Amino acid sequence: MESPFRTRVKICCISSLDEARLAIQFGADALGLVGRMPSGPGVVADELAARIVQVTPPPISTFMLTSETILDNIIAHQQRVGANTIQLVDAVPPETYAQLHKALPAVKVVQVIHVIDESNLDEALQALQNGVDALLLDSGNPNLAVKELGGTGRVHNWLVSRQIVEQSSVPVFLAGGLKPENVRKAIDMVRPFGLDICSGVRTNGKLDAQKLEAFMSAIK
Ligand SMILES: O=C(O)c1ccccc1NCC(=O)[C@H](O)[C@H](O)COP(=O)(O)O
Repeated sequence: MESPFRTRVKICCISSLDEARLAIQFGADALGLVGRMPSGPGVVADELAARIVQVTPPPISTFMLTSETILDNIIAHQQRVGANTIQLVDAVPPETYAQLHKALPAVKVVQVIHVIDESNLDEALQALQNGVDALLLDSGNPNLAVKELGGTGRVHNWLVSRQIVEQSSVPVFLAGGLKPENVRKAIDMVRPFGLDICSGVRTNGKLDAQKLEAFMSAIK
């Protein structure tokens, strides 16, 4: 049976004011702004990210993606950009979520779990216990010499993601290789609260209105 609930959409790798406007026009619930990363195509300078945050109207959320893992550096990054949500793309010490909530009470914290195998279920449950506000399941590989922390265009094992969704007490976003052609199947298999997409709605690195429309239509 069709679900009566709307799946939320975060359009990631926003790299200009025009891309932000386009994503919002097509119904994005959230925009993703990628900070400095060890690898990946979607990085935007902090100054431009801050400008995009300033012009983003309510109720659209702004996610600042950070590869920082040290508390003071994460806070400094948030203060440069001003986003209302911090997306941690790498593993952080367990006490970090509580420390961030104390320092930045109005800011939500999302932990990315790079789904490689079933051990990631424990990692997700640990983040829940430590007080994270939401999870985002992606397809990077933080174990490589040059870490891959997102924007891979690859899908991962959705059966593991489904288990994480079933056991999570907070909203879970699904990311990694989503596109108009596979997103319906992803929703049916994983049943996430939200979706996150970067490369699947782009052509030659630019946000593509036709692909955005096809993606949004596929999830209705
Ligand atoms: O896009 C990047 O360069 C990037 C690098 C490191 C971490 C995150 C990055 N992108 C942001 C995202 O969270 C993507 O939306 C997510 O990884 C899904 O990407 P894709 O598989 O291309 O849809």
